Amino acid sequence: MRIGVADTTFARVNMGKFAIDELKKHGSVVIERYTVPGVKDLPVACKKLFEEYKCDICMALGMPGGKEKDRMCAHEASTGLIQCQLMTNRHIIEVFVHEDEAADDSELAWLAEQRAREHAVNVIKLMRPGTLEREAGSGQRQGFSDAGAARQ
Ligand SMILES: Cc1nc2c(=O)[nH]c(=O)nc-2n(C[C@H](O)[C@H](O)[C@H](O)CO)c1C
Repeated sequence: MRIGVADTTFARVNMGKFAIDELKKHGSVVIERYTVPGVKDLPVACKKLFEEYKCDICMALGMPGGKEKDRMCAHEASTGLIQCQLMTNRHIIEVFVHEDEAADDSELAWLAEQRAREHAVNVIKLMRPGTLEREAGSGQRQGFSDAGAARQ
């Protein structure tokens, strides 16, 4: 399996490094890393990872800032990532951490590492058909605690 890892220099945590470290723990994978300046550069990075680097699935890791204009940029980047998935018929697992999700730098560093690692595990599971089905409806979250299934 070839996994593309696209990440950014804008992020304040080396999210790609943690994703790659986690992916390597879960079986034999070939990893192609492509680092770009910011989140809006991630869609084309993923497209190139699919078309030129022959990846089967990609992770797109980014850390938008906490202001309204950053939220807009993140939304635009997400739209590009969705478009890329539809163009290539391949999954891109978006791993964004908004800077204002964390109370301080140390929580931000923890959250970014944890979310990158947990989504890396999702990538491995997604590539093994039937695996995620076992977790359907279980309220999984990445980073902070799982929400859990709703009780009736
Ligand atoms: C961008 C983003 N991504 C994720 C994610 O990949 N996984 C996750 O569990 N939570 C994410 N969040 C935060 C959620 O929107 C929500 O605020 C928290 O999970 C708290 O319920 C956000 C804001």
